[in-house]
Amino acid sequence: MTSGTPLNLYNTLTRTKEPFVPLDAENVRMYVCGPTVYDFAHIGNARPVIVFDLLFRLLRHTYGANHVTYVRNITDVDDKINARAARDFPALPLNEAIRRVTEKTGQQYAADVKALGTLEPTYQPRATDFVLPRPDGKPDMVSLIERLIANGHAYAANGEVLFDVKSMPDYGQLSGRNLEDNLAGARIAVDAHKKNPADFVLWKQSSAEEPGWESPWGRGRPGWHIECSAMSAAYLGEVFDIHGGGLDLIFPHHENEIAQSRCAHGTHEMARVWMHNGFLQVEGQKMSKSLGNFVTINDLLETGTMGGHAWHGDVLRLAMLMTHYREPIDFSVKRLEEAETKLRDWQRAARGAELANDDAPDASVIAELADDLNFHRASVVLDAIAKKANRDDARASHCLAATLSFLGFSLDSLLTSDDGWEEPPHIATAIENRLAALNARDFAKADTIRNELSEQGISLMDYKDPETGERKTKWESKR
Ligand SMILES: Nc1ncnc2c1ncn2[C@@H]1O[C@H](COP(=O)(O)OP(=O)(O)OP(=O)(O)O)[C@@H](O)[C@H]1O
Ligand SMILES: [Zn+2]
Repeated sequence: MTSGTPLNLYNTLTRTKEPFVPLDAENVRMYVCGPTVYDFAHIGNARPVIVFDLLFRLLRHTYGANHVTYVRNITDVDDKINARAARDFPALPLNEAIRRVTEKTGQQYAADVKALGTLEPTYQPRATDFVLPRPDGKPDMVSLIERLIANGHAYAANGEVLFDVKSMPDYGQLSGRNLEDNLAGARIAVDAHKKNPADFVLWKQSSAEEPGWESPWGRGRPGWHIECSAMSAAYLGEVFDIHGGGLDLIFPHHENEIAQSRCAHGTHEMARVWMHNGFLQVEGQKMSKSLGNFVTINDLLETGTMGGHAWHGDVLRLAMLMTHYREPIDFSVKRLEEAETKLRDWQRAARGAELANDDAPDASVIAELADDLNFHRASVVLDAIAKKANRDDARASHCLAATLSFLGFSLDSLLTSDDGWEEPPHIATAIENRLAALNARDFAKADTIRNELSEQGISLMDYKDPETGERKTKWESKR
């Protein structure tokens, strides 16, 4: 069942790269914090989606496709959503307006991430389905909060329920912040009802105009962190293997998830391995909605916002993976162009291979990815396989196709005219003319044609057809 390549993953909690040992190899469990659905996702938001999709694929390869459970939630209750609903649908009752915003944004998100070559997670729960106790008895936010109060880890004050950080002696392990650091930055005056300025909200009151649920603490709505504690427990249990998200989530979101889950369940850990992707940046700054320096996934897929034309989702995927997931990325047109050239070369080299469902990806590529998702080194291996394939090695071509497909790339997205590319007819004609010249032993003419193409960035490779012995020529664009 397992492929045998041991995985090593960097764990934010221990700040080291460690061998990955699942709690249960029959069911490897991963949770990744998903989007808040109030607006188009930007390409910074696409980074964790792509990075953890690659990890999902690697886990499925290693432990078997039916032995991995991947949960990515959808945050559909948030004050940013309320504000957007009121702005976009002022004539509708708020609840109806919110439903419109989250439905539309959720559908857009699903379409965007599909275009990036990602597999659907096993479950994509919505926060609003986990606020109140459920008929199926799965963990929910209100029950978790009640348990935290009963255990002495939370208290009600001023219509809110707050987590009591002092009740957890090792609070702050993930981010390395101790309570004193947090206290120093807090604004005491605003938070007079808190026992401790670092205490965070589990539940807050809703006004008549705000979305709310009837709870033991009156009509209100949950804080952000508690939703992930509820949904991860609902699908993955009290302790699971991997929890992921972007760097910005380490504090306070993940720190607080850990506090809630551990204190509610009485466990000494929530997830074994905590993984965080680096930021996608624009001129050295994190791409973010609040800074206004963002480009949406949809802009890139469908408009000429960057570079004057639309880009295939495969190109965005490769552009994202070319840099190690923990490093920052400066996103640029140049990066997209490099990714496009590279992927097109791989697709050309893999052309013609016919894949069966169980075709295995290349073992060396897997080994590189198993080392904390080292995609860069995996891509060097792919280049070498492509080179072999270009020497008319059908096995290499087949292996390349199987590996590209495992990595989530289509095999022909850049080779069809629909996708904005087709073999320029003049190349085919030039190659024909050159072969004719060679067969007529007119080597001067053949060389002239080769040089002309070379000036256009096209290099030629001659080979003998293994069956007929006939002279043939392949080409590739030079990097
Ligand atoms: N610039 C970025 N680079 C990498 N990951 C990011 C970036 N911005 C957000 N993320 C990640 O995207 C995921 C979805 O986050 P969320 O929907 O909360 O984004 P957001 O908070 O709306 O974005 P923003 O920071 O622009 O307001 C999270 O895992 C977050 O860490
Ligand atoms: Zn979360």
